[in-house]
Amino acid sequence: MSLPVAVAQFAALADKRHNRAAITGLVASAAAGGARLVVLPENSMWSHPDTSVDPFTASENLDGEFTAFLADLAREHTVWLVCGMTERTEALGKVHNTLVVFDDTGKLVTRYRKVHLYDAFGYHESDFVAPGPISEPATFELDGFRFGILTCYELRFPESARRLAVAGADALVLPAAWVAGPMKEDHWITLLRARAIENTVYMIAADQTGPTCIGQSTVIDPGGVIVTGAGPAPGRAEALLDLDRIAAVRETTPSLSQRRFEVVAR
Ligand SMILES: O=C(O)CNC(=O)[C@H](CS)NC(=O)CCC(=O)C(=O)O
Repeated sequence: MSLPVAVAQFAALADKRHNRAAITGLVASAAAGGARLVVLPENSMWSHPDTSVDPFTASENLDGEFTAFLADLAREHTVWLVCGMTERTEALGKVHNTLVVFDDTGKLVTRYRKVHLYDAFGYHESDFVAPGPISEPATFELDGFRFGILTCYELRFPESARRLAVAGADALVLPAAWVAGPMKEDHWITLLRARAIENTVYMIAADQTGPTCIGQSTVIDPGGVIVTGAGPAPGRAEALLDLDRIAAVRETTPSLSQRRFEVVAR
């Protein structure tokens, strides 16, 4: 069984209308190209290259304008969407860095709030983002494939990916805003391939583009083969996921079923 997916990339700004227009164009073209699932970057609703609006003011609830927009888009193009947004929390001044998943009827299937925040490389995401709770592995099912959900910096936490693979994921979706810098493209592709190979899963990673981020949205297959890449500029790339490919890789590389240790929360 096979499933056509697309990764789509652009640079989100503080101007929400700009971001929605970019998303509309990318989803329309991906759907016209036959994609069943379109993965968009982390923080696609709003991003903060300038400090004129603070994240809490920009944030929206899960029944807000942005999710209504995504629901309409999914329904209009009969396509599943995974997208990152800035979600309001109860705690005044703090937001969640949240991924939402819509099915092709516009129903919110699930959401995932980033657990590991990007307090690294001089960034302090936890200054304005509250981490999500440690809960059941975040997954959703589409056309016989089980997808696990991770956000950006969480690519650096192999136990997060492993936990999703153990929960039955065939593929991991990873919306990101991977900040540009020395070695960052190498970290991105190396870690994506490592997570794919060690867990024998597809990695479906959509990243924001420059100047802040690197683009390079990518699909890696369960054997570590780079199936497609979107390069540095705004745009998209498609790939066909194949359950037989996963089974074939797991036949020759049974590391997932041979493991001797469990992943536990700390
Ligand atoms: O702040 C921005 O404008 C864009 N960045 C983001 O939205 C997020 C949270 S700050 N970025 C990451 O998690 C980068 C991870 C990363 O780059 C790594 O792990 O190396």
